[in-house]
Amino acid sequence: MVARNFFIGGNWKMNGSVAQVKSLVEGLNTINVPTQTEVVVSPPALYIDRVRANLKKDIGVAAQNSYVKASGAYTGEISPEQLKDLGINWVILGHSERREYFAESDKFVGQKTAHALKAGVSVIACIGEKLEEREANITSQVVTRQLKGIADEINDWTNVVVAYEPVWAIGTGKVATPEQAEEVHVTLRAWLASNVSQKVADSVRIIYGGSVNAKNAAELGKHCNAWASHSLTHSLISLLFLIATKPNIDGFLVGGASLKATDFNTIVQARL
Ligand SMILES: O=C(CO)COP(=O)(O)O
Repeated sequence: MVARNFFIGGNWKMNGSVAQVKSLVEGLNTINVPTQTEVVVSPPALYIDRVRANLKKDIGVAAQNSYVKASGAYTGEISPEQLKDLGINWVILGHSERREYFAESDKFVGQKTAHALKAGVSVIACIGEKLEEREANITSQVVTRQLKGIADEINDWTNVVVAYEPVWAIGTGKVATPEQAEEVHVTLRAWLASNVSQKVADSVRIIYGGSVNAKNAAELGKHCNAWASHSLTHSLISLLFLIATKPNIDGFLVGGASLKATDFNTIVQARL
């Protein structure tokens, strides 16, 4: 079994101003990144250069999107080659907001993933079902179809982190139960084992996103010792603690809670 380092991503989405970004970066610079945990934040493209220039180097920086060409007449797009030029080594691709509002298909997400990897940019590849798909019991079909869109375009998964983000859990406060998340992660690993390789299934990190917040993480800190002595009722045990201890969940992709350095730090420290 391959040991997989924990991964915590902060997706700032289309939030922030010059002043807010400055203060967030100052806060992030006080974070102690635990060994065996990788931390990457993803500012809007406009601020990415100043974030990379001012952020401590043990926190990575990701773009929120990139295109399938290196350069040319593609107004409004940015290329992974340009990201590399700025020292940006990560990109989030296939986020449900891009799939939904910008009509990005599984194939296009796969092509963008392939191009980013070719340019040397690592990819946080997002997949996840909508509420109506979960209710129709087609979660597995949806997430494996989205994963196949990526698998069809790439050969090497070394620099890919898969983010399972159920759309119904994003920004809604409705976090998936650890069991719901774990079940999907197990499905994804099984699909990778059958359709890519056992090695990739064992080594690729699969993180969870959707209403992960510091409140859960704070409870985690409070109760983890009591957990060890088994003296705690189940309801008191932090959701995040449970998620963090599920064997197939290798970290989190955090939206709203990544905009406050103190909250984000609590989540970064969540793994016991
Ligand atoms: O979409 C997300 C991260 O990419 C999750 O967002 P929230 O944490 O705000 O639910």
